[in-house]
Amino acid sequence: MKKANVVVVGGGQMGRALVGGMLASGFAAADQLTIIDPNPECRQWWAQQHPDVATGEQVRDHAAGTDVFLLAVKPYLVPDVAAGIAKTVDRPTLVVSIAAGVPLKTLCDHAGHQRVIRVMPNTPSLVGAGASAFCVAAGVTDEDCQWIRQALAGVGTVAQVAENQMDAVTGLSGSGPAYICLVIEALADGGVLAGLPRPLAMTLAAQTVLGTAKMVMETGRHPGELKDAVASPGGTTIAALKVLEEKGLRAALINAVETSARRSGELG
Ligand SMILES: NC(=O)C1=CN([C@@H]2O[C@H](COP(=O)(O)OP(=O)(O)OC[C@H]3O[C@@H](n4cnc5c(N)ncnc54)[C@H](OP(=O)(O)O)[C@@H]3O)[C@@H](O)[C@H]2O)C=CC1
Ligand SMILES: O=C(O)[C@@H]1CCC=N1
Repeated sequence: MKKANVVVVGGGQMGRALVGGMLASGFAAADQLTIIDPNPECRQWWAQQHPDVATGEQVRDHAAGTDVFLLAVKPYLVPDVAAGIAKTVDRPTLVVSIAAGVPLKTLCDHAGHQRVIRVMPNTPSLVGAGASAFCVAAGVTDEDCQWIRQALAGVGTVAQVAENQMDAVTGLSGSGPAYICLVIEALADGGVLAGLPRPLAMTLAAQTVLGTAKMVMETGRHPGELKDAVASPGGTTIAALKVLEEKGLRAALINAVETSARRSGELG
């Protein structure tokens, strides 16, 4: 299914990140993609940013010849959208949902078949640095599995997981970019407070996060060990680390992931 025609239902934040990443990676060409979104401003955004990608208001007008329906609407809309597709197509066409919390069973019940994949991607997919996990229903073929792997591998890392791990994935990597943006923003604020101009502070903050993540992944060394290597005895870093421990940074992040995961379960 290398040259699959994909209808993306929902052209908002995550649709933009995934499609932008798929186009940039060369996994999909513009003429294989159609964005369905009833919001005229959203369609205008697509027309301006990706003029070669077709857009439309209704799935039923663009369903013919579709190999994959990629559902990127808010979770509460997913059952209706899946049911609408089931009414429009007369064969079990692959349905991929990226909605937080919506279980495979709900998706299959509304799609009317079991050729369904549930994915949790994240926004850095836009720049080829996403982190995605997926799980599959019983009707998914090896070819479907290979297709989703290649699609997601083109925009970052990908792992197949058991469905009962999807809420945890959502709490960690799905929501994670927001936590890290908060960290970058706060680090830059600290730099400004200490006297740096804002643009330089932002660059130093973002590059420090990027470089540290790269170092963790490329060296394979434990983050604790890499942290120790920064902290000189009696120096600046250990003084700052004491503040972060006193303020509960670790517990705050652990609780954030747990809370997001729990919320994902509630959405379903
Ligand atoms: N944002 C993220 O980081 C991530 C999001 N997700 C999941 O992706 C999904 C989309 O989230 P996100 O992109 O942030 O949301 P957005 O609100 O940015 O995008 C959803 C888009 O769908 C449109 N829409 C509403 N109804 C329909 C319909 N019937 N058919 C087609 N399009 C419709 C919305 O229009 P309007 O604005 O007018 O309602 C909007 O443009 C969610 O299920 C979320 O859980 C998963 C991983 C990460
Ligand atoms: O906030 C949300 O519900 C979505 C799912 C993961 C990231 N954003």
